[in-house]
Amino acid sequence: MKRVGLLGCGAMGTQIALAIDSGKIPATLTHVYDDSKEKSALLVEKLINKPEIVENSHLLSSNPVDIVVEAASQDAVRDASLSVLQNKKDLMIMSVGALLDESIYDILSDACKDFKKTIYLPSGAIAGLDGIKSIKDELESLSITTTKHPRSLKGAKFFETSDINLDEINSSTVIFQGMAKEAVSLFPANINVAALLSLSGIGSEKTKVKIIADPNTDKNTHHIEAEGKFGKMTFTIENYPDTINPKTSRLAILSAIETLRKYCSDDIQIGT
Ligand SMILES: NC(=O)C1=CN([C@@H]2O[C@H](COP(=O)(O)OP(=O)(O)OC[C@H]3O[C@@H](n4cnc5c(N)ncnc54)[C@H](OP(=O)(O)O)[C@@H]3O)[C@@H](O)[C@H]2O)C=CC1
Ligand SMILES: O=C([O-])CC(=O)C(=O)O
Repeated sequence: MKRVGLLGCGAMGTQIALAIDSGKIPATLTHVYDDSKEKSALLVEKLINKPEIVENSHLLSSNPVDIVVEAASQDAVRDASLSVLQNKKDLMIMSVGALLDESIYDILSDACKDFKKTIYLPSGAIAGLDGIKSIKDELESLSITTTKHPRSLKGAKFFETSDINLDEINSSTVIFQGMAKEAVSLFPANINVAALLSLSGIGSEKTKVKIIADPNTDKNTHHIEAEGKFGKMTFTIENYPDTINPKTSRLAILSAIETLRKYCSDDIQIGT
């Protein structure tokens, strides 16, 4: 049975832990860490099989786990990822935006090879990455338009320097248009999906991102368009937000659970 260390005990981390505890993921959750001691304690309280709460993120991978699952933040990825690989543990990353910094990507990619370990990036809140990966050499344009309720965009760094007041938006409003690289840095908890698309396709400086705040929607919608010599692909994913964290879609959590289940199972693997 695989042993899992969990970094981040928020909306996603809690659901992953519960999926392990219920047996849906055939694994043992042995260690957890969150910057918020309250959140880690609250999570452990919910579990029948109680993991140990460690004192810092590095202690997750210095313990005998097989994989560390990051469901915390881009800062957590920057801070803890390399030590996970150096400690010869696999790593699953949900805050994928951190990997659009080429120096971080290169260091982690080299570390995977040096320590013979793997980083898993679940498809998260989108679908279609199998197709994008397959046609990437023939891809000429790639874009994602994300529409969320203003409350799902609250707290993003973008608003520190913008005149836009989310509380005053009363109809569908484009609040950002640019490339994925800039988008994930200005909206670190909202648009990690643009990083997944970039890494699967033509890179973060060619992947276009539009973010729309719509007070009349109850969904987190991602519309993806890819065009090139292969033809054209469009995907629209209309996600219900998680009930605890409206920034995060239910699909992102289910995708994390499925990726970890696959990692922990000896099973037939379906899809690209
Ligand atoms: N790849 C994808 O498609 C998607 C990725 N995500 C990303 O997944 C991550 C988890 O999402 P979710 O669970 O909904 O987020 P939450 O905010 O609900 O939970 C994250 C938890 O991690 C804690 N945390 C943040 N930074 C650190 C750190 N450096 N070390 C330890 N703990 C930390 C937070 O504490 P505190 O609250 O005190 O900051 C919080 O308790 C987020 O980064 C989110 O943006 C989400 C949806 C889709
Ligand atoms: O969950 C979503 O819809 C997308 C999201 O927050 C992200 O990519 O960071």
